Amino acid sequence: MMIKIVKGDQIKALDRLHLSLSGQSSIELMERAAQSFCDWFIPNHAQTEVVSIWCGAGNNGGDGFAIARILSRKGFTVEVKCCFENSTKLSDDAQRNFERLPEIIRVRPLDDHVNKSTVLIDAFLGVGFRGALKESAVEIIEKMNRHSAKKISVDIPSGLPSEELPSGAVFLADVTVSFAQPKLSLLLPENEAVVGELVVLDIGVFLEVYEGFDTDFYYITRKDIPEKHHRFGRFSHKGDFGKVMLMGGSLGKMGAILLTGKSALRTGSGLLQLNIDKDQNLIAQVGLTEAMTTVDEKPDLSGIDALGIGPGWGTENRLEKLEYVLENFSRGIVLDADALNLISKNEKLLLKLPANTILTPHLKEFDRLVGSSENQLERWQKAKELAMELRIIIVLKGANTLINLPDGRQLFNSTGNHYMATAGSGDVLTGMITSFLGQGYSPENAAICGVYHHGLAGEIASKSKRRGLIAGDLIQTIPDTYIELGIK
Ligand SMILES: NC(=O)C1=CN([C@@H]2O[C@H](COP(=O)(O)OP(=O)(O)OC[C@H]3O[C@@H](n4cnc5c(N)ncnc54)[C@H](O)[C@@H]3O)[C@@H](O)[C@H]2O)[C@H](O)CC1
Ligand SMILES: [K+]
Repeated sequence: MMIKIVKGDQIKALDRLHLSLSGQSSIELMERAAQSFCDWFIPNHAQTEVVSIWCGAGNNGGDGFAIARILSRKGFTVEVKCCFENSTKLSDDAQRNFERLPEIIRVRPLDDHVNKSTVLIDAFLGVGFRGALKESAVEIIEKMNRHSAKKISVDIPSGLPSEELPSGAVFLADVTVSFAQPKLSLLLPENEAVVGELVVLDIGVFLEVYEGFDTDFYYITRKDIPEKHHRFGRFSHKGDFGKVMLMGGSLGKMGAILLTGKSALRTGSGLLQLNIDKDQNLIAQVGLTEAMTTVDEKPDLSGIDALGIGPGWGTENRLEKLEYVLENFSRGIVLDADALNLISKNEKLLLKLPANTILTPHLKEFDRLVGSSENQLERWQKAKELAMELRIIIVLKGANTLINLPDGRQLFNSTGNHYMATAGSGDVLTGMITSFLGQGYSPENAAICGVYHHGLAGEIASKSKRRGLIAGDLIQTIPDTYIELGIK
């Protein structure tokens, strides 16, 4: 069961349902949220830091008071800034956590100045923010933004609506730590400068409670992955791991298809055939010893379990071959890069795509396919409609890659980071998804596992490589993703 991305105004109802099912009280849920925040915060910050927590009058502020108490008890120097008038009535749970603040914490009223801090925590407005910001709230947000401290938002940056772009003043976070599920607006690339790095923390909300909420947006997390993997046994042989054919590469771009090929092998493919241009055969054979090569214009597709087409292929003189493949193979196809560019130039090919074909465009390739969009929300909508209309899977690549399924569901990935924005990263993904298809995974599961493991490989590899990460590092790290998830 996958986490759904419910709307900001549904979260109260979601909480209520969780509380009635779990028997937990609302203050316990708030404590769990605050504790999760601190469990993330403490290992990432030294106890010498001075933390200033700006708290509103609602439950977002309540989280802030609870965080203040926990951090103070852990040895941090904490100051609380009240972002409300003395006469304001706090929400019940905020009031209780306000009263539980230890005496050592300095509590500053609205009109008081704040001491210099090294970390500023924004617990002013959460998902309860509605309509246009009051003038006093604009002032508070601007004051917070002027601080030179590292800025961390609790649940959502103050002033940012849950599903859209900000319409006025908004807190500019370096990191946003969101509870239970990312709010949709946190996933919009247009909000990157507002949200900063995104961290989503499990606060123990029962997965069952999401069932009753109507949304097509889902969030893929670690819990979802192991059950999607096939188990292989003692008597499995290389045929069981699938025979994959990859078509791509051209003069000067053989690296792309070699990356895809290596990636498929590291993902677990048993047999790999590269279908390449005759004059590039030597490069392919030397570049990837484990692969067989063929150079036919109309290759023998019998016995092939999955086909990946496009990396480094070029679009010159490829149309006939792509048509041939689409007409003669329907077991499992991934189309990437130049295969997508060919379709953009020859739209009638769209109608020839076998059901469940997987397309892996990045934003520019997607725009070339369907025309440009005003913003990301419009692009997500177009991707959903196209996937439903053609009964295909569209993997829209980017930070939080979005998998659009033929039934209208849209799944956001939770792994990966900006270090993966490097040449050949997409070629690696194509190899991974094609490999899973070849191993007999359903197209949906192949896309999910491919995207999740690809991002996880990026996370693991970037721990030591940072901005020096290259696509080959991702490939080398694929086996570590299985170890990390405990998959044999
Ligand atoms: N399951 C969870 O995710 C949990 C989340 N928690 C936290 O609770 C907040 C939501 O709390 P809520 O009380 O509903 O609302 P807020 O605190 O976000 O906001 C209310 C606060 O904001 C003021 N306000 C509203 N609109 C405006 C405006 N236009 N201008 C100025 N001020 C405005 C309003 O007056 C109130 O004072 C969620 O984000 C999480 O942080 C729970 O702790 C646990 C479960
Ligand atoms: K906030």
